[in-house]
Amino acid sequence: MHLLIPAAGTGRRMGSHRNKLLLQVRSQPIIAWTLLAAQASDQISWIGIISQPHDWQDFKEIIADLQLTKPVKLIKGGSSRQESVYNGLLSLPANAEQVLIHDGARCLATPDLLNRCAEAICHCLGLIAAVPVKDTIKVVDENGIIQSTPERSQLWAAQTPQGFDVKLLKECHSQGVAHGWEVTDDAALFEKCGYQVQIVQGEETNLKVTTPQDLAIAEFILNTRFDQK
Ligand SMILES: Nc1ccn([C@@H]2O[C@H](COP(=O)(O)OP(=O)(O)OP(=O)(O)O)[C@@H](O)[C@H]2O)c(=O)n1
Ligand SMILES: C[C@](O)(CO)[C@H](O)COP(=O)(O)O
Repeated sequence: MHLLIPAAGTGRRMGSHRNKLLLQVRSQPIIAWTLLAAQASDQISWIGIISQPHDWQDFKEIIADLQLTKPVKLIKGGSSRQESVYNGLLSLPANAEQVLIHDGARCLATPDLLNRCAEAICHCLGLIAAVPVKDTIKVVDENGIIQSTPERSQLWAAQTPQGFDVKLLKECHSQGVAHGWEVTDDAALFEKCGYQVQIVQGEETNLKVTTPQDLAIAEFILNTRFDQK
């Protein structure tokens, strides 16, 4: 299975002056934890890291330190996650028929989750890891007034990995460019094009490290995970 890792962000919400994936959690860069999970997944055979050229030297050093045994390609990122993923799709090896897309910022995903998504994409055209929402969600207008309360039992929080048929997802990204669609995950493009997306049970600990508070939570989860071993 081919894996694309969007890792070309700027970490605005983290307040970092550099790519937040270079920040350390439990003495390793965030991106290193994501790569270690990909290395440990017996389903992942190829890794594409979508990143900005100014980070390539740092990423090359991290990759060398991890001594990964799987092929790793650095792919130029874009100005949005959506554009970065499209660049990644266009840079896949010609033999890639399915792909998993997994945020570099989701460094706590386990090899088991990667494996389950890789196995599930062989039986559908599109999927996402997701977990049921625990909070009651409100739709709120620009004045801060609640407009509606969706039925919680139908609400899931999308995570990554997200998996897709490569040919179809390329078409959906092309449609997205043509129509000016701006989406925050790739499943939304699939949905807009009328394709079904299957839910795969995600992990409560599959946090997207976005804010400084998330760094502390990620450190706690990793310490709990590894100190127990
Ligand atoms: N132009 C971009 C923007 C984001 N990402 C990646 O998409 C994932 C999810 O994005 P997010 O958590 O929002 O990262 P940032 O965009 O860096 O964060 P912020 O929005 O706070 O700037 C991250 O692994 C990030 O590196 C990317 O590859 N290319
Ligand atoms: C793809 C994603 O992780 C699913 O929850 C999320 O949409 C990424 O959002 P971001 O603003 O690019 O971090």
